[in-house]
Amino acid sequence: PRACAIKADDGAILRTCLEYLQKALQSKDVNGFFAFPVTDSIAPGYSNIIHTPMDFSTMETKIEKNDYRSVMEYKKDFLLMCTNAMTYNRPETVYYKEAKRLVHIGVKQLSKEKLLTMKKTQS
Ligand SMILES: COc1ccc(Br)cc1-c1nc(N)nc2[nH]cnc12
Repeated sequence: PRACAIKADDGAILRTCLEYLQKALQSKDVNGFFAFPVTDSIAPGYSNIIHTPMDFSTMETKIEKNDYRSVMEYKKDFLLMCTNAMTYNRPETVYYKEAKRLVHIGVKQLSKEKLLTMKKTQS
């Protein structure tokens, strides 16, 4: 029988959305503090305090490997990355402040209505 005519979505639509979001959010990390994993040499004792590290490069790999099943899953990793920085670092540090700023940008960018528009334009 003819191949079914329903829209085959091999995850390409979600991946396109996530790549767009990642670019938009990572461009705000001007110092690159969140571009790669925090090491114990950069931040002494980090791995004793932060048990679930996250950074943009790890998220990028997960996007390319189709590890994310939804935008909400991606948003969870993004917020984890920011809250890790706000857990390990004191409020007066640049890392804490940058993380806090990213949270506000991310929450706006990943808001329900924004995602709805993206969903409409993508499908
Ligand atoms: C990859 O991390 C860094 C890279 C370069 C430099 Br300078 C600092 C960090 C960094 N340092 C600390 N204390 N907390 C963080 N949270 C996210 N980034 C960091």
